[in-house]
Amino acid sequence: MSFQVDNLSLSLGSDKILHDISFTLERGQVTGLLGRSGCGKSTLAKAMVGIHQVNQPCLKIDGTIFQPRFGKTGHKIQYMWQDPHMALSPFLSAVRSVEEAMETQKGTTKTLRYEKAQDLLHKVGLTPSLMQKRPHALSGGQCQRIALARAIAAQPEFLILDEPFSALDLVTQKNIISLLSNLQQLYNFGLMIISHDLRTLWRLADKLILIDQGRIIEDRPTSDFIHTPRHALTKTFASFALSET
Ligand SMILES: Nc1ncnc2c1ncn2[C@@H]1O[C@H](COP(=O)(O)OP(=O)(O)OP(=O)(O)O)[C@@H](O)[C@H]1O
Repeated sequence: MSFQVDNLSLSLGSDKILHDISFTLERGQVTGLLGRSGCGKSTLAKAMVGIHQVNQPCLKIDGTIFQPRFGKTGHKIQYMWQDPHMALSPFLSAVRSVEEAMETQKGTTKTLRYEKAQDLLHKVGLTPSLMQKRPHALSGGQCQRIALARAIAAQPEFLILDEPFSALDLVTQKNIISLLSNLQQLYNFGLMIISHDLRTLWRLADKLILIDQGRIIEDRPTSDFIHTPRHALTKTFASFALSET
């Protein structure tokens, strides 16, 4: 199964933010989307999930055009917000938040959903006492991990994570990267991870896409992207990542 973005352009107010963006996400693959701050990464993700409306028919699943409606297409495409508090209801405990994402799934019972929610929260490193807390009583990194568990609980076909590691310390970051890799292999969803830090992406991603000023300037397998970069900006990203390892 593939998710194609075909010549997507988008203006917000009077500013054109995205210009003729085309690429494909494949189920079972990890794609890293990177670029400098303000280049349009989050805007692109929000257009892909229907938070920003696109007028042209430029989104396709397996070649069939679809108009995403945020929430309604949630079972197929999950988006994890850059600000984790945006992903979570302030009224629900961590475990209820994850449970809620499974409510429309057939063949589950309340007990099963509760057990699965606890298991997913345990996998993202949340202790039992934190599972009962609501977002206001949790840190940004803890909310980020709950949002990740919630997104995975919805059994998406494609999962888009916007800066999922930004509020995590290095040890938790490393744990979550290996957890994501395991979960992605287990559930076989297509994963797109947005970041401006190539070091967090290159071990996880099968391919990398670089955006600059709302345009794709490189879209290549990770190894080619790092070792034989074509564009000057790709070279800068690659050399910085290589020098830091
Ligand atoms: N709702 C909006 N209305 C108008 N302009 C917007 C809106 N949201 C974002 N922009 C502008 O669109 C451009 C791209 O923003 P976006 O958030 O997509 O960048 P980004 O690459 O995700 O940046 P960062 O890495 O800093 O999160 C920026 O110039 C931003 O000011």
